[in-house]
Amino acid sequence: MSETVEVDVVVLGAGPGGETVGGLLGKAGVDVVVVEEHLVGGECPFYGCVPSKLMIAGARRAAEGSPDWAHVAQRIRSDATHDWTDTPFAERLVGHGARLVRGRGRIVGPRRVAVDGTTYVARRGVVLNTGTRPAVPPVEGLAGTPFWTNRDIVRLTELPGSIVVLGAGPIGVELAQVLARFGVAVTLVDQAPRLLPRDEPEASRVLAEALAADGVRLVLSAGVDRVAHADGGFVVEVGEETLRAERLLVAAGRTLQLDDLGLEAADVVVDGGALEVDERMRVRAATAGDGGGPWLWAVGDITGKGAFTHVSNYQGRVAVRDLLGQDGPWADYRAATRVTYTEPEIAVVGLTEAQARESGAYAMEVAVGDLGARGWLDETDGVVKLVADTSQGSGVLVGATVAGPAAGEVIGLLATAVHARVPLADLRTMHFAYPTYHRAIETVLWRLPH
Ligand SMILES: Cc1cc2nc3c(=O)[nH]c(=O)nc-3n(C[C@H](O)[C@H](O)[C@H](O)COP(=O)(O)OP(=O)(O)OC[C@H]3O[C@@H](n4cnc5c(N)ncnc54)[C@H](O)[C@@H]3O)c2cc1C
Ligand SMILES: NC(=O)c1ccc[n+]([C@@H]2O[C@H](COP(=O)([O-])OP(=O)(O)OC[C@H]3O[C@@H](n4cnc5c(N)ncnc54)[C@H](O)[C@@H]3O)[C@@H](O)[C@H]2O)c1
Repeated sequence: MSETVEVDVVVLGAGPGGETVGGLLGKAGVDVVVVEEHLVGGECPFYGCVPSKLMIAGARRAAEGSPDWAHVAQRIRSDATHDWTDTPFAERLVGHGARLVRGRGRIVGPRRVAVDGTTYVARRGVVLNTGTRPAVPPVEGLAGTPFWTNRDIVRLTELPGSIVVLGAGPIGVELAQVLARFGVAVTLVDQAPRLLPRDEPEASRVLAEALAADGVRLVLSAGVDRVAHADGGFVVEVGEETLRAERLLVAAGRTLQLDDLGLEAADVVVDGGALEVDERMRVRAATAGDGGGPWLWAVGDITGKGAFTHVSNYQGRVAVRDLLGQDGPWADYRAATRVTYTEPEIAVVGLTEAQARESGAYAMEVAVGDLGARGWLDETDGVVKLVADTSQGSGVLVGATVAGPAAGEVIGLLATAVHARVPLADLRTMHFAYPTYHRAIETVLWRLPH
């Protein structure tokens, strides 16, 4: 017989956002249960950001002539993932006052989550943070082969001689560069005509040159038609070409883990895409019908607002404010940032030129420049691109991209400008130390109409 337990809040999935919600609510004295079926912390610390950035740090040393994959593998296993166990994460969560329930959760009605034989009834509400898993594209032959995803590559103790990387999004480009720098023969394939197709084309060009210099072979504008595995190797057919490699890494996007969650039991209609949420992270499609008000929140990758750890954490804090009855501030993505940690880094805040044009809402101006004196000194190629809305006053930035060394740090200045709507006239009259990378922004600011 199933047991029923009343609590204030149930958090379903403990990725970065779920952990944030559980921890903050626990500290606030709320009776919160966090349900996790695998590892507290989710994809980022165990299979995503942290191991991939450890590989990138190792690849930097490899580029300087001291490749040591064993050291990278050991840091991932011992220091970062504790052999893929989550004790420190779980202890921190419980230390904050949350209750951790291990197992797979399912929604069995509004405010109701079942885990094994127990149904938790959440007086205030349920917060979903179920995240994603690697997508497997519908390519003929692929499903039956022993292809790798990010979840396999982070566990490697020995590298293959050759690999085809399918997908040139952030995962594909970061890992392609890492593997090439450790001496693996890498072919990077994407159906899109350029790397990082969501980002500015100027950034894609700089990155393509850098990857080519690292020895990565690029096969773009080419969907994979067929995959086969025989005699210890992969055969990947891409248009007219037949690629052969020891291994295949699939980095072709993510599948949202909204299937088999029981949302239909609570009349929440999901159309295969992300869960639509309002600025308080309430799921728009969820109506309890019991007069008890909103009952379902969602944070993280499943909301489609940017599949990044910092977005998931940010949304977690927003949802907590709403659950605690506070009056905001609510979610605002105008100045959301993202960084792809290749060398050069590709950093973006706000809108790209294409997104600003699509929105049609701006008197838009765009300016582009290189890395200026510092780029010349370091013999480094790169780009700064600014997207401005000039409909009022001297105008404000609504987006920017920086490709170059430390671009992830340089973008901080531009993120402040977008976030705080700093007038272009004020930005132009700042001091920019010579010869820094961020000084390149000054030249591009003067290229905007003034
Ligand atoms: C290789 C790689 C590199 C990345 N690098 C970066 C980076 O540098 N910077 C960055 O910001 N982002 C990066 N990301 C993205 C980042 O990992 C995610 O955006 C981040 O983990 C946030 O995800 P989330 O909060 O939606 O949940 P996730 O991290 O996906 O976690 C969801 C959790 O829910 C659990 N769960 C799911 N369903 C159930 C259920 N029914 N019952 C119980 N538990 C359930 C899962 O077990 C999991 O632990 C990277 C991702 C990958 C794959
Ligand atoms: N540094 C970071 O912050 C970082 C790093 C890695 C991942 N992430 C997050 O994880 C998300 C997922 O990353 P991703 O790189 O897997 O996904 P993605 O969706 O960004 O890129 C997938 C790529 O695969 C290509 N593709 C898909 N099917 C294909 C096919 N059949 N043939 C050829 N190409 C195909 C697509 O054109 C696309 O360019 C990212 O969008 C990002 O939000 C962030």
